[in-house]
This record gives sequence, C-alpha cells and structure tokens, in this order.
Amino acid sequence: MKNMLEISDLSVSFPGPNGKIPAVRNLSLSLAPGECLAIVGESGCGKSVVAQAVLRLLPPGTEVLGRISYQGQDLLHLSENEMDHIRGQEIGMVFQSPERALNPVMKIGKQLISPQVMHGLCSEKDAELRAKGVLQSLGLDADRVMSSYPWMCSGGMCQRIVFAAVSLLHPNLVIADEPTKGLDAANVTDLEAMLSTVTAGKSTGLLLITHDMDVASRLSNRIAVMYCGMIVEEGETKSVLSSPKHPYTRGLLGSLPKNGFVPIPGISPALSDLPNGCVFHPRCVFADETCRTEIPDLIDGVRCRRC
Ligand SMILES: Nc1ncnc2c1ncn2[C@@H]1O[C@H](COP(=O)(O)OP(=O)(O)OP(=O)(O)O)[C@@H](O)[C@H]1O
Ligand code: NI
Repeated sequence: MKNMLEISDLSVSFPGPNGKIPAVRNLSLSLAPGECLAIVGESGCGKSVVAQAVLRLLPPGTEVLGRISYQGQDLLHLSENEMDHIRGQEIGMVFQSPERALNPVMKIGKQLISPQVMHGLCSEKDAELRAKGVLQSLGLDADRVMSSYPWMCSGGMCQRIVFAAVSLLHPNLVIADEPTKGLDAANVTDLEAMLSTVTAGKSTGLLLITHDMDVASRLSNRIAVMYCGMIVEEGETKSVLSSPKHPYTRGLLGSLPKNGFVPIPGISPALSDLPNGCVFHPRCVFADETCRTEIPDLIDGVRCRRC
C-alpha cells in the first residue's frame, strides 16, 4: 500500500555554543496506512525530535533539512495555518504526561467539544454526544468526566481522555511519543489496547515512539532502532527482535532485565562531539579500522559493515 508518511534524508540540528548540534542525521522512514512503526532507542537518541519535526513543533532557529511527505504534501513547506489544520485533524498526537496535554483550567467537556467544532466536524450538540460516546467506550463515566477538570482525574484517566480527544478528530496518522511512560502496569495494558485500535481499521497509521521494547514488540509491525540521531537498524518487528543484526540492537536487547541485564560497554557520546566513522564504533567489540573512519550505509535495514 502507498505510504502515508515518508521521511527522506531528515537532518535536524540545534544551535549550540560551539556550532550546530546534530540531533538527527540523514534519517529516512516510511509508514503505510494501517501500519504501526515503532522508533526505539536510548534516551537522547533523537526519537522525540523526529516526532517534533513531523509536527513542525521544533523551536525557531532549529535547522531542519530533508523532506517529510505526508499524503504527498511536504510538511516542511506548509504555512503555519496549513499546519494548524494538519495537527489534530490529520495527525493526532499522544504525548507522555497526558496531564500537560490537557488545559488545567478548562473542563474536560469543553476540551473535547471545541476541537471538533473548530475543525468543522460537527455541531456543538453532536460534538458533545460524540465525546460522551467515546469516553464511555473507554470505560469512563462520561457525565462526570465531562464536567471535571483534568487535575481531578488520575494519570490513567487523563491518558484515556487524551486518547479520546485524538480519536474524536479521526486523524489519518497518530504519533504517540512515550505514551506509556509513568503509567502503572494496568494502565499500560489499557493504553496498549487503545493504541491497537488506531491501526485496526487499516486506514490509520501509528508512529510509536518508545524506549520500552515490550510495548514496541506488542504494538508495532516494523521497528526502527536509533542511536545518536541515526537509524542503525530497521525491519519487521518480529525479525529485528528475534534476530537483531546491528551490534547496538543486540546490546540494547541484551541489556533488558529478561535477557540478562548485560549493559552495553561505555556511554553514548555527546552530540556535540560525535566520533568519526560509525557512530557506535567506540562501544563496539567488532569495530575495525574502517569502522573508525567511514559511516556505513543503511543496507537491507542495517547500518553496519560487519553485519
Ligand atoms: N529544543 C532543543 N534544543 C536543543 N537541544 C535539543 C532540543 N530538543 C532536543 N534536544 C536534544 O536533542 C537530542 C535528542 O533529543 P530527543 O528528545 O529527541 O531524545 P529522545 O530519544 O526522545 O529521548 P527520551 O527517550 O529521553 O525522550 C538530545 O540530546 C536533546 O538534548
Ligand atoms: Ni523523547
């Protein structure tokens, strides 16, 4: 099926005291309708920056190069007004800290009704009915929630309310950035069930950003592993997790408690001081002279000369 999202050769740099800080480098990804692509990798590897680049939420002064094509339109060249239409209605967002995604001084009812009316989807009366219907389907007491403020609700409830707000606008693409962070096990299970409904209709795509391999393994069809702003391995979730090829992917999986808790030696380099050659070579037991000088291409989903 034709891709709904195609990110080609994306590079994002932030201004730093001693020049540009490269947070994302030459990243290409695609997502088809009905598909869930997970981006995984350690904290600071650039996962959220990719999401923010797609939604054009990066601060002024950030250098964004490459192309981000959504349904054939290059998002990097749309006006702010055009992006306002895309955000929410075309591309829904579920971020970590749902409490912060909701306005603390506005009743939840209004927060669920206004966007539907604003995007011209339906009348206020219908918007209220739809909101109540979605809240009920998510197991919430709709009347009570609609007349509550976000701070009156638990974290798990807020994440459901954010999900309701997203799904009421029927987006074609949902971007979820660490949606399970800070939730207890029961709420993680609930949220996973909600997220799996996003792609169930086969027309909506889900870009899932997480550092939780278990969540990624349960929800995604494909997985992209990032390290220091680059994709080091990409492929079908099942095959990447059962037979990881890149030494970093293998290290990441080996460092999980269920796989023996073996840490990857060394630490991630600072983005302002990235090594030459393969960005992983200082931590890689297989590194040879060429790894120290040449950045390997991503070939058959793996960016490593040894694989
Ligand atoms: N607005 C900004 N200005 C400067 N640097 C930034 C900005 N936003 C992100 N960064 C840097 O870009 C790098 C990638 O950050 P990003 O938030 O994408 O990481 P991440 O993979 O999402 O990590 P986490 O799992 O902790 O959310 C980090 O080094 C971060 O400090
Ligand atoms: Ni992040």
